[in-house]
Amino acid sequence: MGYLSCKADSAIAIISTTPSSQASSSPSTSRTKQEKPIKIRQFNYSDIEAATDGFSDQKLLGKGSHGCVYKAVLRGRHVAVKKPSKDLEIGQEVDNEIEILSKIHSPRFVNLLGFAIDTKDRLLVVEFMSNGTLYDTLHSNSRPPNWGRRIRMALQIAKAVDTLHSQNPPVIHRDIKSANVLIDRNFNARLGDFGLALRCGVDDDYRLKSTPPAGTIGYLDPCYVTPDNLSTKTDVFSFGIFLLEIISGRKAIDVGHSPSSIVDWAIPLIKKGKLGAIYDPRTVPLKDPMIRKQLALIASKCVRSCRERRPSMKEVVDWLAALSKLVPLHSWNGFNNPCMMVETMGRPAELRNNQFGSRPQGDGEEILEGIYGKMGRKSVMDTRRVYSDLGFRSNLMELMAWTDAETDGLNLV
Ligand SMILES: Nc1ncnc2c1ncn2[C@@H]1O[C@H](COP(=O)(O)OP(=O)(O)OP(=O)(O)O)[C@@H](O)[C@H]1O
Repeated sequence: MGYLSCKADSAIAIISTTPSSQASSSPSTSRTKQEKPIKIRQFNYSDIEAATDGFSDQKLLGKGSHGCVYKAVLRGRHVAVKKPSKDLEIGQEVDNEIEILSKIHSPRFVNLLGFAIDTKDRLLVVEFMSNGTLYDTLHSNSRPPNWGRRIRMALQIAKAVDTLHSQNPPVIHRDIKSANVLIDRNFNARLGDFGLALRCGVDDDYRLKSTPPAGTIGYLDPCYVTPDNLSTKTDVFSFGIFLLEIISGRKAIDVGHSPSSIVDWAIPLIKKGKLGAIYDPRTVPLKDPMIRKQLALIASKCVRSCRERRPSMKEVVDWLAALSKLVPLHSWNGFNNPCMMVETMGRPAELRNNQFGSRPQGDGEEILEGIYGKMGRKSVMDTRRVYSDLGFRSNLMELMAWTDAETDGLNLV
């Protein structure tokens, strides 16, 4: 079928449900003993069309900048179907997601189950996550998760990112954010949306060198300004923003607050020792002040302006694992979670057609104005991807310059 390139060393098994596709696409015979084959199924496009009632609004789970996501049942299994918009760049993201996820599988990812193609469209079939995104859970839920749950979710995503970074060569996700963290039926956080992910560390990799910086405003590492600035520490920065979001319940960029950037707001407070001010007031405070401090410190270290001094994701995993042992999990304290979906239904109406807009147009200056609300926009900027050259870098560098000095003197116990 010529859609997935299967290298001899990969362990992919493509199972076809269409008579036309060939079982010969499977290189599973060449896999080594340790590798488990990843079964990627090629679905019949018309079967998916039927299972989504012709991509009807009733089956719509949500919209992102890349297209729409629908709920379906395929072969008795609940799945999410990603239907990208017809845009060349988006089409490349879909191919990329297939390429990355057909080689790595993890219980910490929203895994790829299969795909479908017809003459004009291609669809991705991924695992269905019945409890929505962490973004919705944190920002649209009157009963957000307790501290035990939050730390565990942060740890699960840290492990997911570490799994990517531990590949050979490492994979960099480039779009870590709460909107790309989905919550499964057991309330485990899973990392999704690998459309921007890139393999790095291959010296002669033309693709890596020619791919412009991309990510989401508010989470984007200000050091990442040219293709060769990409490193695993780019993800560490975004993870730090994500952790501040989990701690505070505040959005990465929120033009309704001043300062609107979570880094600009939280780090000076951490610096002054005003930790109580950054913790989400909707949740009963963490009892142990040492744990409060450690958690804030991990986030601060991740967003250091000097990327060499940011921790590795492995270190972050170790620190969060130690903290999570000290904070009891209890049960989810948000059983009326509006993000929870009934298996047979789409998303609650108020969460459909939500805040996710299209990519911002314009140069870095315009985008920067958007970030700081100078244009008076009230739209949520933090979930939008940016592909432009990153003209706002220097401002962010200034904002964060002091973080290095501040976190140098602080040590995790
Ligand atoms: N596997 C899934 N299971 C259940 N719901 C999902 C799944 N994937 C996505 N969704 C829902 O669809 C919405 C849109 O997802 P999508 O990945 O297209 O965009 P996004 O990541 O939120 O934004 P962007 O594309 O701008 O990064 C999500 O907010 C989520 O509510």
